[in-house]
Amino acid sequence: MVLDLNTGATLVQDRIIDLSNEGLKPGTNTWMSTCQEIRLAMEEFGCFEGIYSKVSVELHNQFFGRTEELFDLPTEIKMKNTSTKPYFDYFGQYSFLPLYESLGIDNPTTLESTQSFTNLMWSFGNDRFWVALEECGSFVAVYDKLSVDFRKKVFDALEELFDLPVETKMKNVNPKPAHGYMGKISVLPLHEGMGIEYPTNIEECENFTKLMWPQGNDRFCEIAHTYSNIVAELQQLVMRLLFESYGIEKHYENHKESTTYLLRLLKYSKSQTDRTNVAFKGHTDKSLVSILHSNHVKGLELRTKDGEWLQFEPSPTSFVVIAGDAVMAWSNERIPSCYHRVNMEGEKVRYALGMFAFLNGMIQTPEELIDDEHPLQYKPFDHQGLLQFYQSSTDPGKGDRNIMKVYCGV
Ligand SMILES: O=C(O)CCC(=O)C(=O)O
Ligand SMILES: [Fe+2]
Repeated sequence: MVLDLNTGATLVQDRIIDLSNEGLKPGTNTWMSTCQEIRLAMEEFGCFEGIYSKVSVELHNQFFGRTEELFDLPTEIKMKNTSTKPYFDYFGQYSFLPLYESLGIDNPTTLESTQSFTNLMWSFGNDRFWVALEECGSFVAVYDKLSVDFRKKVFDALEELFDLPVETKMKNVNPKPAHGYMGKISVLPLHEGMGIEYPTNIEECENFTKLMWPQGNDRFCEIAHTYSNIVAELQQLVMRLLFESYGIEKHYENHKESTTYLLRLLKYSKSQTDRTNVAFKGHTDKSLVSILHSNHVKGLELRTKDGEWLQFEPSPTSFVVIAGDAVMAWSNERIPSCYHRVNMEGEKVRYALGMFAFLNGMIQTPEELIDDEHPLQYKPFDHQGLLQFYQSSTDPGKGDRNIMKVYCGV
């Protein structure tokens, strides 16, 4: 059956050629007849549909799964796929072809090319990020899922929130340590913070919003919920890549299921003097990891393992991923928790958002991370128990000590 291609007909039986036939060996009849079929199809239609089972269903599914993830990467990362050759690079975001996007790997049969493409795209799957995390307990993730417009709405919403009367803000109570309103206490006069627990759930955002604006504020609720889900996705991506880099991806789904979040909305007032003011003193977070994002005002400083302070340069697409004490213990001290602080100088108000990830249930170091070089350092521990323990400790230097050793050290 041959159909006229000019009529626009699509499936033509004659153009399906089975190339996965076991008997397809030079010199055989099958070989000879397949030669004929290919020649006919090529001469007549210039194309054919080949059946080829060497790409297993599993490989097919894995590859398409990964491809989806690839195209979900931020545009600025995909744009790193450049080439001097036309059509070998990233092509997309054109107004005249709004539905189309493509990426190119030159020389894809060499492992070197596919590896360098992968490193370019998943730069935080790239070893240097894990080196940064293992060396300093933090890294900066470039993540462009907040549009310019949405990001402006986020920071406007923070301003609106903190402009509410103190009595209203104080309604944000939570029995868990550092989960509710904390305002301008004497030791931290520039700092104010509020918390939304489980902010990826719309109901929790609604409850918080109702508490702050009894007359309603749908816009705030929507912004807090959307922001939380975007950053939760980033946190999950980071953890998944971390699990893969340790070869323990089989534990990832369970881990993800037990992750919960606390969103803290933060304001740092301008300092009253010319001196640099400590707006949040040095500490490690008690979270698993924390993801910090701020407006354009500098202030966050991270301490390296050599004791040097690095000042974080805010940008609309930069998020600081900070390892907390819980991931330090979980990783059997492969990852140190990051000691950080906020210093304010100058005239500007700093707004920031901290997304803190916690785990439900007992946290236990995976067996795979225990060996002769890394004998087990911490007993299984309860995350909320850690917060309670930290809060009730009367040790004045507790912020500078490895509280984990005291709480659950082996
Ligand atoms: O404001 C920041 O960027 C950091 C806040 C912080 O370290 C915290 O809330 O634990
Ligand atoms: Fe912190």
